[in-house]
Amino acid sequence: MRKARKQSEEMVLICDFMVSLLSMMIPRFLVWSEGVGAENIRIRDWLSCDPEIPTLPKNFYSLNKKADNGQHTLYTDNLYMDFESVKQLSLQHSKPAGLLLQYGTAGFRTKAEYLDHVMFRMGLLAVLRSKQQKSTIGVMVTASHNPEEDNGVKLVDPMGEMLAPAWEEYATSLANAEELEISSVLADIVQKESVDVNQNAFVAIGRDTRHSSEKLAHAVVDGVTSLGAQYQDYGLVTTPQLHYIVCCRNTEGQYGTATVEGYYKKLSKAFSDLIKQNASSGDSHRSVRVDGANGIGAMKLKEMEHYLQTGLFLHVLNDGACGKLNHLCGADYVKVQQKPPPGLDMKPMERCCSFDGDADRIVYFYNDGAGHFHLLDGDKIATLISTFLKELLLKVDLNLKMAVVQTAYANGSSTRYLEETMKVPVYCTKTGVKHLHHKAQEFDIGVYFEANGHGTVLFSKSAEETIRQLAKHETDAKKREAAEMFENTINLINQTVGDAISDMLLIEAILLLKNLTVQQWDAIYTDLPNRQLKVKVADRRVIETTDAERRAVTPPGLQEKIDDLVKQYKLSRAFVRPSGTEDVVRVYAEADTQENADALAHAVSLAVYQVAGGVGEEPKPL
Ligand SMILES: CC(=O)N[C@H]1[C@@H](OP(=O)(O)O)O[C@H](CO)[C@@H](O)[C@@H]1O
Ligand SMILES: [Mg+2]
Repeated sequence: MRKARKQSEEMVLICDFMVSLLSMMIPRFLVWSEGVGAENIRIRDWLSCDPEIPTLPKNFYSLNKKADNGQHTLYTDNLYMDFESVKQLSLQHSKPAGLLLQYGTAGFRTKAEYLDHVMFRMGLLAVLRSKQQKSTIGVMVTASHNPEEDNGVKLVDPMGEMLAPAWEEYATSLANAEELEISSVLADIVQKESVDVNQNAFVAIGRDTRHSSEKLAHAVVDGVTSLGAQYQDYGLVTTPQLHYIVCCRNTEGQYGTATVEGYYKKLSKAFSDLIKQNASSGDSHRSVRVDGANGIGAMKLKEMEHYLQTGLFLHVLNDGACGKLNHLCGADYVKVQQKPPPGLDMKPMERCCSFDGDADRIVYFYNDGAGHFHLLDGDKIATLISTFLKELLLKVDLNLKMAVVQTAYANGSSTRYLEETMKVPVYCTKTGVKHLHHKAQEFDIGVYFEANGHGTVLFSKSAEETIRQLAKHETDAKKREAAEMFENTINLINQTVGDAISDMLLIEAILLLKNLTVQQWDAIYTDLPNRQLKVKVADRRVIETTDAERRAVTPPGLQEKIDDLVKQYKLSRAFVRPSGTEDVVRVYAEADTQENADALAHAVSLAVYQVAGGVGEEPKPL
């Protein structure tokens, strides 16, 4: 015992000497000393096994005093982070043995019962991110379009964007760490990201309407408070509302007031100002039938109606009163099944739309009176919005660079129309809004939409400023009016993330201002018939892709099979990729007729099943 104590004294003295020496030599001492601090956790853990704490040099005294109390403390130069509460509370949020999860396309998603520890740990991570960014960070508890039994969590970065990729990796490490490793994973992040542990942190928390969400949000709160940080629980909010709130908090209100009411007021004012500029003979008393997916969007839209006193009548269905979240309803159901939710009584030519479970996606649809269902998805929305913006650009006579960003799921007709008829450059990125958002930031005006209806428009700071200046100071009345319209449009758009409510209001305003019926909007171009299918395989990671996910590089032989199949049909295209949110491989095919698109999708599914280790029943023809 005596020998061990002596060794520990010597070790700490050596550390102490090195700290003093290196602090003189290394300019970024704080960063380095956090590394030493991380190391100290291990020294302290070892020392704390010894009931008799030795007398130690001054700057380590308090460290060992803490160790005497059994506390987990990370020391930096004069600073420390207390991990004792983390240690205590993590025991109440323990990880199911053997569970491994990954921060995927849109955060963590799985069955709600497996997520308690992940929520606690994302609370911890949000605190570190907040300290590092010196900003409010958001944590949204939702599994979006997934079934009610699932849940998930995504972190929101300071400007309302998705979490930075490097931090996604930390999120995965933290979620998968064993309880005893949590402190060292945190210390590692502090060190790698130069987190100023003495910085205040603030976390904004929101949740969807799932039964499991409230309890899971409490776990996030435990994570946040165990690191001594502050938080505000915004309760039931749509995902885009939380993104908006985070952005408002970090821009000192410049983007808007950081409350749900602030969101309603901002959007309602922009919408009513925009439609007041209606010079066409279009009827301004309009109605839309909204399928709220039995989720948070329906609830929030009803709240918003009170602020939206504009002659837009919203008939909200699937409002959660009796139906189940995302079950036979919602944007994902309508897009993938290519049919309306059962029980939705569509009048001919009536505009209908569906939100998803956390209201960050929207698709429109209608019945043409001859019994045909027509879907207006994210591609049609992107086309409508970019047509409108291009016309505005001409009217204000500004030479701003506009582009549309899509994914491989975009219908081939939409890409062709945008590039060839509208002469707008189109870019393709990997699936997942963060990829589209990132690309769209490269332009003065970046319109991005996933085919499933998730998207928005981004304006560069300088483009926005130029338009706002024109709206104020332009002497030519016509130009100024167009600039005002542009400014109202910018105010109506939630630039932080795709937003079903904001997108719906923008679409309604554009249709009114352009005096377009839903059928005329639909007729801008004709979609190529397409089909999306899912295939179950033992391990979907065997499929690796390239070229914005349009080609499979593994397993060997799969892409060659797909190429051969595609050659057998006209106007055809097909690709496969592992889903980031479900344990499936997704198959997409389009061709000249629906029969051919279905046949191609089925043949490709079979190829996946055979080459990539399909499980369960072989895919059947449609
Ligand atoms: C084909 C498809 O619609 N994929 C969706 C889906 O991702 P997957 O990685 O395909 O599961 O969920 C994502 C999150 O909501 C969304 O961004 C994406 O577009
Ligand atoms: Mg969603």
